[in-house]
Amino acid sequence: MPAGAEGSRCGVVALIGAPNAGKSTLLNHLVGAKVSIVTHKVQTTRARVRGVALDGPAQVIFVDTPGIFSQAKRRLERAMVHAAWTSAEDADVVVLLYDAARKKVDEDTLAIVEKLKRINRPCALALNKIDRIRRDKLLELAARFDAEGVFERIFMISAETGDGVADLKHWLAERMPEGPWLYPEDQLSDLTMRLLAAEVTREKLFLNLHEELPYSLTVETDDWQEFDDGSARIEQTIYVERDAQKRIVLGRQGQMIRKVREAAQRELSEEMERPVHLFLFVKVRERWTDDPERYRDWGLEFDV
Ligand SMILES: Nc1nc2c(ncn2[C@@H]2O[C@H](COP(=O)(O)OP(=O)(O)OP(=O)(O)O)[C@@H](O)[C@H]2O)c(=O)[nH]1
Repeated sequence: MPAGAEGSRCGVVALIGAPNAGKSTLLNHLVGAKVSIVTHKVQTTRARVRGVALDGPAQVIFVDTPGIFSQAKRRLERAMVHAAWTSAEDADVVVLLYDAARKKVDEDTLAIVEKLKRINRPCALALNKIDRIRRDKLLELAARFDAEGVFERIFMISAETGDGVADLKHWLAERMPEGPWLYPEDQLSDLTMRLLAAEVTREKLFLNLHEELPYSLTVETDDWQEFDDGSARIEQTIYVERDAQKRIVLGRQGQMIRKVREAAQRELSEEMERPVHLFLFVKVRERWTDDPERYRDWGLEFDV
């Protein structure tokens, strides 16, 4: 269906939920492409990544929000939480994604439910990870959330296997307001290529570094050149907060950075379907997490 055709629908869905609920995995499944990084660690999503899914006459724009968590102390964390709620208030429909495999409903989730009551947007609940929970427990959980009276529908899904995801997408598509499509048909994400490329490298750092270090670094794409032979040259800087962290990122005789670079370069070449030459630099910038300039590109507001 061409954009603007009669009967077309278009709207925004905010995906919210606690860190690690599976938002990025779900988004990737809905959109059918890897647009948001997925790792086993929490809080990996910082950017307000959008994915665009098509379902019949509808174009559904998904906003994958940073995880909402209550203990937001650092400035960056507060900005992330603020961004998540702003997305929710602006959306046509809000989907709260909940990790059904959790032992019990936590305080953070209850606080999110209370806030949803106040923002007054149409809401759905998606109980995720049903591949990991017994049916009777799942029904109990659904009844527990249903009693809150906030959710128009409760879906049971597995973002990992795709179970139930098409139903959710179809229901959302029907809830989108009538109007022309905002994005060209083949566009999956409005993340700039530079940001997306930085996210790929950050994901590899997450996968290769242990403990808390990945939270103390950020990646920026500084230079991007495309050549006539179809190849691309990308330069990125990894910012860390301390010298000791820089040594860990580099690894003994540069082994760690080499491994990260090779993995990121391979994935970028595959995703962009062209040879990519990736160059990585590591710089120390103390307190970068308190520097608004460092996360301007992520669509976050800093005066919070
Ligand atoms: N078994 C199972 N695992 C899942 C499912 N969905 C997501 N996961 C896993 O849960 C972890 C967290 O998933 P993400 O998609 O990164 O979660 P997120 O909500 O985007 O996390 P943040 O970016 O930290 O807010 C990953 O290890 C996923 O593979 C599911 O349906 N079943």
